[in-house]
Amino acid sequence: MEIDDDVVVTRAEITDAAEATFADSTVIPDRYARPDEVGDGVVVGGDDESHELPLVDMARLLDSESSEAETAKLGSACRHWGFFQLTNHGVDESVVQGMKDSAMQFFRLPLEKKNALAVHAGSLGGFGHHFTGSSRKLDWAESLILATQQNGQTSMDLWPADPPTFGSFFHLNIWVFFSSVTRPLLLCLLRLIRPPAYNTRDALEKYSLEMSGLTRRLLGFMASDLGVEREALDGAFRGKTQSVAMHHYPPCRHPDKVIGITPHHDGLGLALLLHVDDTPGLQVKRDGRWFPLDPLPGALVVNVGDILQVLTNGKYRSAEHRVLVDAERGRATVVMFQDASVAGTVKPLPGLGEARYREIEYGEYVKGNFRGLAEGTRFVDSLEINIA
Ligand SMILES: O=C(O)CCC(=O)C(=O)O
Ligand SMILES: [Fe+2]
Repeated sequence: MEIDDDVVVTRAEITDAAEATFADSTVIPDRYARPDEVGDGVVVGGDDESHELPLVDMARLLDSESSEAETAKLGSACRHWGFFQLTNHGVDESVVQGMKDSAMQFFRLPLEKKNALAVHAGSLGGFGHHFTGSSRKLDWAESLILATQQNGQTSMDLWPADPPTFGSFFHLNIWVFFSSVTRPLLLCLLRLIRPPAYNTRDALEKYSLEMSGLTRRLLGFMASDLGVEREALDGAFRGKTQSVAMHHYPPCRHPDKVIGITPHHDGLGLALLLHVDDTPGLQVKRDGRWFPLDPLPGALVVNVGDILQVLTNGKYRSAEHRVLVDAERGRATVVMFQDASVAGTVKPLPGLGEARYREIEYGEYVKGNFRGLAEGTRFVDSLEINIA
């Protein structure tokens, strides 16, 4: 994911000092301290059920009896929230588990191993953390961002292929004490106690393909809701880049002073988020207030990105969101971003009324979007056409 030199990418390498700060959070260094930002805006909560983010059930979307009603629910979630939790998504359970295991295994690696994939200047991809443009405050998180599909092909070359669960046994060289007969028996026993580790590259490849399939199914129902040609919406996403962001938010003794991820809008088409554990932290902004998302076991979180907002001529909204951290529990997530464009441009699809966004060449959109993120502005707003 290399980008042009004139684009400001606000990601930094995770240093030994950063790791020590995450490990002992009694004192929060200045670079992470942003209590005013944490306290900025009302957080909705309590027993009022109306604060809960919408749920959409894929099984009901697929069932001809309930499909129409559920498609309307999906449409309403995308129009009013830009976020929903997707239940009964149908993604193979073992593939989801493999992805979760791989993410955890990656974050447990020693820093020097993770830093073999460290971000470097001018690149968005790699292992590191974000900092905000003007204040240069760092997020309380470590993240690995890499492309998983490019030009319609999976693109896993950069991924670690071998985090072996049994590595420690081999390193201890205890195997020499067992004969060639007892060795396989012992291995079988170990596998019963602890199943074999997933090969990260393999797990991610399977997960990436499942997410592409799920995106296509969701787009079909979105097209019905919008009343646009299925092929037009699908074609905007087909064969485009898919990238993954794996995030780990360490616990912090002062959760009111640090931010896991700065408030932002996702710049791409669609994002599908998997909670690796059940720690909450994600908050979505609606009507000026923050709504905490309560992760539903087994569900995926889906959100509309800025490009989908433009494609739908503003009918679907891309919502601002942020992550706050927990005092006791760490949190990990895996987010798949699906990119989209129409013949090398970003513009509204036909059939959705008078265009409310001006058309822009895709490369220019990407640059503008990064500039906006670095400056704390929203690039997509600058594309809006004022309709009298
Ligand atoms: O980890 C999360 O809950 C949110 C991550 C996110 O917003 C992003 O990667 O853009
Ligand atoms: Fe995001």
